[in-house]
Amino acid sequence: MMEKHRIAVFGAGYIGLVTGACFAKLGHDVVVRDIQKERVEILQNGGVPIYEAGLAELIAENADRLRFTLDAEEAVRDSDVVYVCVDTPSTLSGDADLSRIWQVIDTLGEARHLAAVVVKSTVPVGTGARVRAAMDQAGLQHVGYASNPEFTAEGQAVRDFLQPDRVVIGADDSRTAKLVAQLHEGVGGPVVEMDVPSAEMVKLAANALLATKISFTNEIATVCEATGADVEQVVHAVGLDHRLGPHYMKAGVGWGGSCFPKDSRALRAMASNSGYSFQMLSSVIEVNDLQPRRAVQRLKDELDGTLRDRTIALLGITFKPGTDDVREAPSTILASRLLAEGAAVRCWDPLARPLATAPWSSATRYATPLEAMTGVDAVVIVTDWPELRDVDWDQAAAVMARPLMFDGRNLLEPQRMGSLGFTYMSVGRRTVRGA
Ligand SMILES: NC(=O)c1ccc[n+]([C@@H]2O[C@H](COP(=O)([O-])OP(=O)(O)OC[C@H]3O[C@@H](n4cnc5c(N)ncnc54)[C@H](O)[C@@H]3O)[C@@H](O)[C@H]2O)c1
Ligand SMILES: O=c1ccn([C@@H]2O[C@H](COP(=O)(O)OP(=O)(O)O[C@H]3O[C@H](CO)[C@@H](O)[C@H](O)[C@H]3O)[C@@H](O)[C@H]2O)c(=O)[nH]1
Repeated sequence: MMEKHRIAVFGAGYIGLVTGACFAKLGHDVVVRDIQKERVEILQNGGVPIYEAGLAELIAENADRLRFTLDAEEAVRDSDVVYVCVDTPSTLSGDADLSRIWQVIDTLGEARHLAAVVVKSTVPVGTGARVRAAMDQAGLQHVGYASNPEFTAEGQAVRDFLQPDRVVIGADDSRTAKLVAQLHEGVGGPVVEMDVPSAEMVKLAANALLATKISFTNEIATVCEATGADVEQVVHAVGLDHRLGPHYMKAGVGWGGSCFPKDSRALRAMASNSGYSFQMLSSVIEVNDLQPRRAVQRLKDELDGTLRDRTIALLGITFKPGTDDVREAPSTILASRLLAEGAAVRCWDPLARPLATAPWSSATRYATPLEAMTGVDAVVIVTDWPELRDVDWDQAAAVMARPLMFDGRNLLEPQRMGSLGFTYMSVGRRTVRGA
């Protein structure tokens, strides 16, 4: 029979809420603690402050085993396991900012009754050892420590949590490893146990390799553009090699989000701090920085060498479809660059939360793609929202001042767009010029 635990989850963000709701679904009693009053109040009143597919339903269905609080002491007092799911953003040096992790460790106080503290946040290798030492010093020697990195992708996080490719558990002692494995009873996917530093490294290595695959594809796309090959045809056939696979080889205006950018910087910084220059990762990051800039340059070339007083519509703000998250989205670089070149920027997105900060404070947002495109000099597909396939592109060509498109996700079919009169540019494919 499944052993039920009382889990305190610290952090009610994308990861903490999914973790808390999924553990409640698995039968554990969960309290989620956050420091943001407004966020906790929304949750206490039955709302969900972020969008994640299936999350609101999961929280509602498991409400009797899931509560929310601002009170750290209360959360720890009533629990036997603490899960740390706080944010670990980039500092100005590119290192991961661990201040929130330390805030949580500090709030543990004298919680000797705890069986384990588990860090799910993405952290540099060596963090666990430092936390362990701090816990020992605080008299928590008998409380276990584990690293249990998270591999869910936004938009499908609930599914990924419940049916993961693997559950990685890094622990220094078998009792703690066994406990964390027990918490996951009912979750599909293999449990892989290892030491704490290796578990921390798995997370950083996996994200770096995924980002590398995308940047590699984007490099191939640039060479395709220069030589007349078509990256979509190339990648399709390359991906049929079972040793390579088709995943994370979609060319585009670059990878963004809350993880790849900050985690690749953190891994590079971590290597640099030990005196090693991770040159390949630096190139992966640089290629990604160039992608949206190249798109702006290609638009500029097409618009007679200037973007001044041109109006450009950006379709998609979020870093990928299926999420409301705009953290480090390529759209932000595109909008900023276009504004800097003197263009007026309009935008559309079905899910992105309203943004009051730059560059979005200077961009007018429209309710539909067609409204956003009316009267513009060019349109850019930034996020591959599926509904963009169903836009009436014939009508769009008619309402735009010039039917010029940069498809930054290779979402549409070049010949068709050409036949509708568009000058259609995309990533790693030939430009088609409509009549
Ligand atoms: N977002 C993802 O898809 C994803 C996937 C895998 C791993 N991760 C990692 O998980 C961690 C969390 O990411 P996220 O996207 O959920 O971040 P987030 O910013 O959405 O959520 C973090 C939450 O922690 C809260 N918080 C900060 N300090 C706190 C404290 N002392 N006590 C309680 N709550 C506190 C914040 O208020 C915020 O609500 C990061 O390390 C991230 O790298 C994220
Ligand atoms: O072939 C591809 C695949 C993705 N992307 C872009 O890459 C970014 C990240 O996409 P995705 O991996 O789907 O989103 P995340 O939610 O950021 O998930 C990543 O980051 C998480 C946080 O660490 C990890 O847990 C996940 O395993 C990892 O996929 C987005 O901008 C995508 O548009 C591409 O350009 N081409």
